[in-house]
Amino acid sequence: MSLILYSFVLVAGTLIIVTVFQRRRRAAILPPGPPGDPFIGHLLRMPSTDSPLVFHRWAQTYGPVMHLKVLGQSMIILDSYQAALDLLDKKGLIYSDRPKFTLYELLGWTPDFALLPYGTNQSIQRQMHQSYLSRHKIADFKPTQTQEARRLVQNLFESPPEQYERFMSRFVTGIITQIVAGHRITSDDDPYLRISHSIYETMAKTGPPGGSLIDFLPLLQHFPSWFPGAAHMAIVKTGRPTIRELHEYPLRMVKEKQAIGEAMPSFILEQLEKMQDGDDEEQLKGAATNMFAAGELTTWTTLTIFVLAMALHPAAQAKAQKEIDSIVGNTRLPEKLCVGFLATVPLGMPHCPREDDMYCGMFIPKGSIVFANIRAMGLDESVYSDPTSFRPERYLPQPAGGGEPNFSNVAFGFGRRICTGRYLADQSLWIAIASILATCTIINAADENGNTMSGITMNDGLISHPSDFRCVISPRSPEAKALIQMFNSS
Ligand code: HEM
Repeated sequence: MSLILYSFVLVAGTLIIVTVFQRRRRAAILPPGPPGDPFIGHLLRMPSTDSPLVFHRWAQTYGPVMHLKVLGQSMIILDSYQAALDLLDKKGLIYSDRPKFTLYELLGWTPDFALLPYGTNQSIQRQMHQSYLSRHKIADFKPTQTQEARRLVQNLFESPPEQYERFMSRFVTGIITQIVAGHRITSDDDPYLRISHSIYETMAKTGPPGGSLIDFLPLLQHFPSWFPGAAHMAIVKTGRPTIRELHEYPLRMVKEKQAIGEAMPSFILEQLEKMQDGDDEEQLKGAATNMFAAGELTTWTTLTIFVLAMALHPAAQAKAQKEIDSIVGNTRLPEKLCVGFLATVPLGMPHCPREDDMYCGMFIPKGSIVFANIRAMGLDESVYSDPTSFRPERYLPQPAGGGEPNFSNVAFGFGRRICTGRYLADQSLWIAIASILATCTIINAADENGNTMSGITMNDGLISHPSDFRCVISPRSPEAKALIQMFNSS
């Protein structure tokens, strides 16, 4: 054998051995997980409902870092706060990309930075949010939030129970619309209310990110919606026009007002005024849309959870009202409890490692879809005593309370992709909750068969919303009612 041929065989042989060895090594040390099927992996075992709770149950057997595989795509489920912190936060340089979610792109959520990989456009948009929604800057929004909260309470007093959720949603949309576009909602047929309602309907049908077969087999987008696995294409057809409208309408309206000198201060106006030749307007559209898309449903859902929790736990309601009445110590307990009680974004927004990584001897492949199971973190018995019981005082410092960690640290996600609207959401919720507690009594309501609610059930989705909402809200006293009327008429 010539020397050249000999060398070639040697190199090729070594490469094959190394590749086989590496594959075996990786397969051997991937994080544990339930057994899958050949070729399709866990496709048929993926939970169709309650995924965060099913994953949490699996984690009791397989541990806080689990590996699943669907059609060749690795998924990592982080069930503990420590694992999420170690990877998504401390190794932020590696874990700050987003996976590609074909369904969300087809729906028209581009170029929104919440879905973009870590990089230039993502950081331009994130920077726009951070400067406008900073802890310091949000003080400017208090008057708007207070005005909307008073309007909310009056609407709750005057409307039948089946309208409560609609008015709570309007409270949130009213705030975001003023902040993003300087527009105040004054009528029920406002375009922003129509757009946000239509988007909610779409998002309620899409399921969590990675919940669609189209994400794993993008080829399915070219098939009709009746084709097995392509059902979501029907939602794309109906939902996409309004999602695109949300990208165009606010900017167009602000520009029209700006041209005639009537634009009110807003996020869009400030960015337009800062814009220089060569700046890409698409980035502004993405950032503005993200405030609506990421801020409305999350804050609204958290508020509905709070109201239901108060209806279900009258003793906690009375205690919180007493604290609000006295205001001594200015505790912000009610807001903490509603952000922490049930996770609004139960599986967070998935992260994606941009390179292979090792964690506690386990191999995390580059490109995996990494979910932080936020819902599970609130159920961790090593952190929270009797985690499923409703005990808001658990978050208070000892000895008055349980001294347990404040869940809102987790509810807003991790690392370099942590929620940019967390201070705004916190402040909107605090103002709404304090206003409701100070002026309203919330009681559990019976259905047509006389049954009252016994707990809160959440539906599935990127944002999980209560599936049943029943309660009756009335003024705590004639004085409270008069006070709200007086504020709103002045
Ligand atoms: C109670 C209300 C809210 C909750 C529970 C919440 C929760 C979350 C969570 C869990 C994430 C994923 C973070 C991660 O990837 O680790 C997130 C991301 C995000 N949130 Fe929120 N959020 C809320 C309100 C808001 C508001 C009011 C806004 C803006 C006005 C907002 C804007 C965003 C954006 C833009 C992202 C993506 C950040 C990025 O990818 O870099 N959120 N949020």
